[in-house]
Amino acid sequence: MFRILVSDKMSGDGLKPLLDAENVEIVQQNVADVEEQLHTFDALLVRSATKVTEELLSKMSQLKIVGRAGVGVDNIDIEAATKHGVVVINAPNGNTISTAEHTFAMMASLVRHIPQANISVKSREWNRSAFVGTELYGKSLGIVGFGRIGTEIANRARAFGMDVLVFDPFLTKERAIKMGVTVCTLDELLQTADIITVHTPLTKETKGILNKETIAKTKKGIYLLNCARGGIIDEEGLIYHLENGHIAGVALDVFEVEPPQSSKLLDFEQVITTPHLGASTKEAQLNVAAQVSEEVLLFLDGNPVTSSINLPTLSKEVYEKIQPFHLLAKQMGNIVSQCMKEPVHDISIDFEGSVTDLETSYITKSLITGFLRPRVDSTVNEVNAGIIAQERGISFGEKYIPNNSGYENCITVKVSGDHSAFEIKGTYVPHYGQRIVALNGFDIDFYPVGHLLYIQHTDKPGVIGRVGQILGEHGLNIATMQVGRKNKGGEAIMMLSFDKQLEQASLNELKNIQDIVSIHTIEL
Ligand SMILES: NC(=O)c1ccc[n+]([C@@H]2O[C@H](COP(=O)([O-])OP(=O)(O)OC[C@H]3O[C@@H](n4cnc5c(N)ncnc54)[C@H](O)[C@@H]3O)[C@@H](O)[C@H]2O)c1
Ligand SMILES: O=C(O)CC[C@@H](O)C(=O)O
Repeated sequence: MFRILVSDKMSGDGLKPLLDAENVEIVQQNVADVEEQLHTFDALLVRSATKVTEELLSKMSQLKIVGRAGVGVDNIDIEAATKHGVVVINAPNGNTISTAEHTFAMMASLVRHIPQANISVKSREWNRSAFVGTELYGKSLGIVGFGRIGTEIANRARAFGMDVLVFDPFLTKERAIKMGVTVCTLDELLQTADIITVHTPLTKETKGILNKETIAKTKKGIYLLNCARGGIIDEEGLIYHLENGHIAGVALDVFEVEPPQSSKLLDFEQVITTPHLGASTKEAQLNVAAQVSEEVLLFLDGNPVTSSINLPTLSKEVYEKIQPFHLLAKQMGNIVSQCMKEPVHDISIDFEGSVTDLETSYITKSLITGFLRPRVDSTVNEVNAGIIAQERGISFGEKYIPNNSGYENCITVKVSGDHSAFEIKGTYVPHYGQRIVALNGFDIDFYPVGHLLYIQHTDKPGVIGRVGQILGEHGLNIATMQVGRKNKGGEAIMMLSFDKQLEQASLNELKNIQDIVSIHTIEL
């Protein structure tokens, strides 16, 4: 049974997949009201009100996934979630149309002074001359950030007969042409636009992208809108240019501090506002809650997620192709870790053959997870493996090499430690399974599961027999056995598998056999 905490208010219909699921218990309460139970939840669903901080994550020791019912994840400490091995997902498309429509409604209201006129009429005034507006038709609309919402705004603006200028450093020319918008630099947009609306995420680069200096470059009488994130337009800069009469009007759905109780912006007649309502429609709330609910359920049932912020996102179809290699890589990492009982500083992973057609970064993360598990603890997973490796001074990298192994696909892992190095090769054979096909240059072939014993020895008569004898005396049945050697009478290896874990007494006796160089038990 999975326990899911829904901390912010969400559409009941949207949560239906979770409410209907048999293996799930849902608690719809704010995090602050379930302080004692925080350690019992497997998943946390939030909108923008709940702040998912390092402190909260530390208290939620069972947490596996945070689902953000919306786009912006600035209320979630992604770095901390990643460190805690918690997957963060969002619902990127569900509220696009609602937010675009809200922005457009704000724009129309702004240039026609609708909120101010509404207050005036309700105050029993009839002051038509005070509210003379401006047409949108024929005006230049500058859009900063041309993603999902920016694109929808452009479609609507073109339908209103507006020229659309776009600034987005990540926008390709082909897409701009297809969308019928003019791509320009930020300066060109500032100097040409009659109305500017921002639709970027709040990042180091976009924080204050419109500020005292950049707003000064805009036309006198400019209209500015922010329905994205508070802070993208610097509020002090806005106040400065509202006071000096440069700005004709501002529409804000979002603020640097929400609610903006003490903001001076609220005192300006030319500033119209809404309380972060962009996504507040029945449709958007249904969409985003349903999207995260379905995704969280899939994840808890062991499926890949499609909109993760801190994991490579994979479709189910792609995941099914990757899954055998994901498992193979985890087993390989685990084997090396158990055989190399020393500090390790580098892990290099070579992919060859058909596996290179897949998203190998996911396979690499699985390998690092498998390697770290015996050294760290079970909290390491694909989300935090990279960070944990880095913290422990272990570098890792992957590359694709020509397919010379003789296998249709092959993964080779070379691990460098303080005193030695280890190399392992694995392959996946459909309908046959994962196989380890080489260890430290010895050709071998074994299935990486269960209780294994890896022995390095000298290739001499009687060694294998002695091993079998000691194991028999301890009542240990050898399930499978593989041997490998490079030269007659030289170094050799054995890989044995058992139905149960070996006890220390049998290992001690095996270690005493002359010509045995080393022994490692491996538990997979
Ligand atoms: N008011 C609301 O209720 C509400 C609702 C939904 C989304 N939002 C916010 O709207 C914003 C846009 O959402 P979206 O779904 O369109 O996101 P998106 O990721 O689809 O688009 C963001 C765009 O910004 C561009 N960008 C990034 N850095 C930039 C920079 N330095 N300069 C210019 N462009 C840059 C990206 O290339 C991308 O095209 C986000 O901040 C989101 O949180 C607000
Ligand atoms: O939850 C909300 O209503 C706000 C959502 C919005 O800001 C978002 O980024 O998706």
